[in-house]
Amino acid sequence: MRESARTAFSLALRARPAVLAATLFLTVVEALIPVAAAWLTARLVDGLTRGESTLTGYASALAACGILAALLPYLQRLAQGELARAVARQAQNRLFRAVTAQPGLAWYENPDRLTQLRQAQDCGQHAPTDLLDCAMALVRSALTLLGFAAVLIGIHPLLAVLVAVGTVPKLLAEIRVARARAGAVHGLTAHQRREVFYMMLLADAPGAKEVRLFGIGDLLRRRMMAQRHAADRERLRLDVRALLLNGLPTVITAGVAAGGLLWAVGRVRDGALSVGELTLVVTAIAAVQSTLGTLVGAVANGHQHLLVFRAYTELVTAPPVLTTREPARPIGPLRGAVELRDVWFRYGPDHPWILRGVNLRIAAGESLGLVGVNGAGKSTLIKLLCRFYDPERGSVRWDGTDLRDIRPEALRERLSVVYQDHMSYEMTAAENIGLGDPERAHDQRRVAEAARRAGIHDVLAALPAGYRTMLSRGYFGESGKDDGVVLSGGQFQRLALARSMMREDRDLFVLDEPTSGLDPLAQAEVGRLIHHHGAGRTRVLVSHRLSEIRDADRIAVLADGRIAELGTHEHLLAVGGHYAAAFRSQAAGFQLDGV
Ligand SMILES: Nc1ncnc2c1ncn2[C@@H]1O[C@H](COP(=O)(O)OP(=O)(O)OP(=O)(O)O)[C@@H](O)[C@H]1O
Repeated sequence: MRESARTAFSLALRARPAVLAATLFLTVVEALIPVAAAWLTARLVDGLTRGESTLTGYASALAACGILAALLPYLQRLAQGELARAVARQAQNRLFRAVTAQPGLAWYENPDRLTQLRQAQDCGQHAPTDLLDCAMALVRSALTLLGFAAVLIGIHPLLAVLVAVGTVPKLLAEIRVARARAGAVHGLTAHQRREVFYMMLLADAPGAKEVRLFGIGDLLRRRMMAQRHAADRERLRLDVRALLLNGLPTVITAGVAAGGLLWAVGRVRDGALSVGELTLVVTAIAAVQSTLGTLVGAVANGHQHLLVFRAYTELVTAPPVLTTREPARPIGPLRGAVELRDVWFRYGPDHPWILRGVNLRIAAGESLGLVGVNGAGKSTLIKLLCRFYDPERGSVRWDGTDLRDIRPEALRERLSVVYQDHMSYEMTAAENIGLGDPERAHDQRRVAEAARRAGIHDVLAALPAGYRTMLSRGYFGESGKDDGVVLSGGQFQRLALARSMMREDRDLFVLDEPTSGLDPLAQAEVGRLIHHHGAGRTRVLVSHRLSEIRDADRIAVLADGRIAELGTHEHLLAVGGHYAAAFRSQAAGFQLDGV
């Protein structure tokens, strides 16, 4: 809790200190106005009943209080709005800096953490300012309370004590409600995440085809609404609980107010209080009670915001899931080999082993073909080469250095990879390629050269705005017009290839199914490009098309979590194992077609 409070207030302090100071000042003024107004009213009423003629000063001061009270909300809205926006910006920036600083992928494979992230996104936007509002409300209430408590003590100290004690049950009830609400946020956010998942399927273009073809729109909508209903039921349960917990304390508070009023009326009748003092008592009891109510609400809300904000604090202060042993070792150009030594890997303690003692040496300058049936673990092995995960046993080594001793960012600087599930960014064509090397993305000649190598230059040059064309129908391009274009699957694949070509000077070039979506001619063309472009460079090529693999210096077959076969195409054919069977089966298919 203390850590959450520190994080929240430091965000608010750093965002806009001047605006924060102005907000504090306005809060103090706002707190003192009601006390001043009540005191001036009592003086005015008593002056009028005594028939005094010099009351203009009190009346003018009262009018000034009124004007100030009317203007204050606007001034406060201006200051608080600006402060809230600045704090939300800073909170979002810090949160996503923390998220992108996580070097591994396991971080994303934890539903609780993803729910926490969603919760942190939500509460990061408003919790710091809400907390600040609570703190301001506390200051305001405390000041107003002190003023009116002094009035009540002046009339009868017991009256002040009674009014204050009458509020204690309400404070306790509100804190219990706040705890219950904070405790429910994680569950509610989990429902929301699932609801948003269904919502996106229904609202976004990528899901539109299958949703319509399979006629699953109603099914998905019902599931979306079920999540909504579940969340709303929980909210209703919390509201009912709040009502039940607050019922009796509210009656006690109202009883104390009624008692105080009756007592004051009796004192006026006895001549112990003036009419002006009666108005002061009535105003003071009502004000003390409502201010105590605000104070209680501020304490309870602050407590709730702090509990909810814990998700944000935990995320921004969380250590990386993937750690590098210190002191980290530098990584140089690949001279010897990248090596997997007895690598065992699974995605979690409850998951099956994917790699069971893989030994593989990829020598510098060598091209290695990696094959295996679906699910054999080829992409997993590549993820280990990129150090998105660490092996559970064994090691991956770069020129003999364990990757656990090398900072992931430094390692990735030396890699160029086309993933099987590559991205298509809803940005311009030039940006889609330039992202491969952001520092050189402005170099349009380099971007065009990368596109040329991937065989996509002519397509991009012919787009309505050439390389500046937005590759999306969901956003306007630079022209501000709806002239975006969606490329075909194969064209997007070439674009991913072009992106990797921006990193041509890297040491290790990895291609995971880079031509799966291409037509046969394009496959052959891209295959040639890869061979030509990568000649002499260390390459790993994963493909189910063995004709693409056969020219590799060596071919490794992954089966049952191990390297089952390793050698040249000719050697593996001679061995007559998995590779030979798969190759003959593919070749037979072509022969049957008479090709
Ligand atoms: N993030 C993950 N969490 C849990 N299991 C995973 C994860 N990613 C992959 N797997 C599992 O690991 C196994 C190997 O997957 P991988 O993607 O490495 O296979 P592959 O050889 O590349 O397959 P394909 O030829 O179909 O691309 C599969 O059984 C898959 O279900």
